[in-house]
Amino acid sequence: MSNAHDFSLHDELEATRDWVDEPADDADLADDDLDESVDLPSLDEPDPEDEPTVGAMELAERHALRRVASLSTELEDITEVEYRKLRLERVVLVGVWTEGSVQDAENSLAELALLAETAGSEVLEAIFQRRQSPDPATYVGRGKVEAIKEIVQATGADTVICDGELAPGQLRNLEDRLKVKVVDRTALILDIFAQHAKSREGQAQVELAQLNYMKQRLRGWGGNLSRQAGGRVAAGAGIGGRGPGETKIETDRRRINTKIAKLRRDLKEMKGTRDTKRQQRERHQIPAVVIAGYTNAGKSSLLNRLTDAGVLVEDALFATLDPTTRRTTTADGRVYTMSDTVGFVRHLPHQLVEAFRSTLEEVAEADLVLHVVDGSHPDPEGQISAVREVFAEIGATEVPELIVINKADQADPLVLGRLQREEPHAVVVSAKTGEGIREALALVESELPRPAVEFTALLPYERGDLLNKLHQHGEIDSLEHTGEGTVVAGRANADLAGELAAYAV
Ligand SMILES: Nc1nc2c(ncn2[C@@H]2O[C@H](COP(=O)(O)OP(=O)(O)OP(=O)(O)O)[C@@H](O)[C@H]2O)c(=O)[nH]1
Ligand SMILES: [Mg+2]
Repeated sequence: MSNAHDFSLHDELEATRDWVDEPADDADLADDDLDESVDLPSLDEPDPEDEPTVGAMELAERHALRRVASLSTELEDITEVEYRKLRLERVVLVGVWTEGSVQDAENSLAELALLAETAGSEVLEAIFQRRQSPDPATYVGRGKVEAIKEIVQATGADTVICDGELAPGQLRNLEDRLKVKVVDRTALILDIFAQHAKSREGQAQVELAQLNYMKQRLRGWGGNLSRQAGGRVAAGAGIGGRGPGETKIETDRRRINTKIAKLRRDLKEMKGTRDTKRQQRERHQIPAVVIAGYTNAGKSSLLNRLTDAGVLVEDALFATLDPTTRRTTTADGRVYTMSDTVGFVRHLPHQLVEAFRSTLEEVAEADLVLHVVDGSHPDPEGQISAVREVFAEIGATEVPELIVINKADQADPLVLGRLQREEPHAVVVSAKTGEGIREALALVESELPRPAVEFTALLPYERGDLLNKLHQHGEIDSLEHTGEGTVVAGRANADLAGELAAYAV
């Protein structure tokens, strides 16, 4: 994990520690009506990029990418979008610390900083305020808005990112007062997902989540249209489809709803294809192992180690958004699959859990979850519980779980020991050095479901195909070549046992 944040959390902490709770008398703010006209980001069809490409090519491409202002909720004019794109790069982070220790608050902001960097921003400052709860009108206390404005001006920041999900009114009030763009954690994560999604399905899922997020945050247009080219539009002379008395916001909402409906249909179709593939696997009763865990824990690295898969590994959050499934075999030749999944994060926006539900369902249907945790992270336990929260949300709590404590090479041995005590069913590995990988594989193999039916059969030599299947999908306890054929005993799944029945002895 990159620790190269050049902002000084500690200094800021000192500077902000004396901020105290303020009374939340905000009626005047809530009624603030500085609405502006809303333009949607382009709703054009995404260029359907069929299959995800992995490996070096993709890495190179990604590094060449600049961020796009896919979340612009108010500007459509291309020059304005370009402007915004540039401006999202110098940011001030703002958090409200309501519970837990100072360390927790710092970790949360450090993570927000990583997220912001992942999105392509440069973090200038990170500050947080101690409060009982966020201010309903301005998130931080109202008195602190001025202080933040000073920091924004002093640092030359163009964007403020708040560490939480802000109500539409809070966003608007803050923007109006700070005079710079304000983004919340949810929008930031959605934006990162949008930058990283590769497959058609991944892109559609993210777009759906973005539209749902935006739908709640459309700004009705009031008098203040001077910044927009759309003064004409406001006067009702704009691009067609606007009936008398219909406001822009209604048209936008309608466009969003149409688009959402279409995305839902498309996604259903795509899910159908994936279900068919999964059913094929199920019919052959191929055990499925899923690698899940907090973002940047080393899931893709582990999949590479365990299966030589060649999946994109990057020191960035959410490098993987499209699940990669690999077929692999146990030491004794049994076939099973191992899949990578999208990383989890604390307060994963609900829209995203919803959007990725079909992808995450794979976790719920797995035979075994390898829950990877970064042993070198300052708060691995926090990551474990954040991931388990998502497991609960997607109904995956029943799936057997093996904790894989990764990055042993750079973790504190004391922390590794503590984690092993807290999580008895765990294995310590380093996907980087290969340490512990053999033990992890052995554990995985021992945890794979065993075929249900015991059998003993005498297979004639011309049924080499059946013997082959047994090697791949069954478990062979004994095998003896005799004059009449091969005598095998072991276990097989119901299908295969059915085929063997004719030769049972
Ligand atoms: N030192 C060390 N670094 C590791 C280890 N495993 C992974 N990393 C690094 O951690 C970073 C993240 O690894 P990934 O495998 O992409 O992590 P991930 O969990 O798939 O991340 P997302 O897909 O972004 O959620 C990369 O820079 C890896 O090189 C390890 O065992 N030791
Ligand atoms: Mg990954």
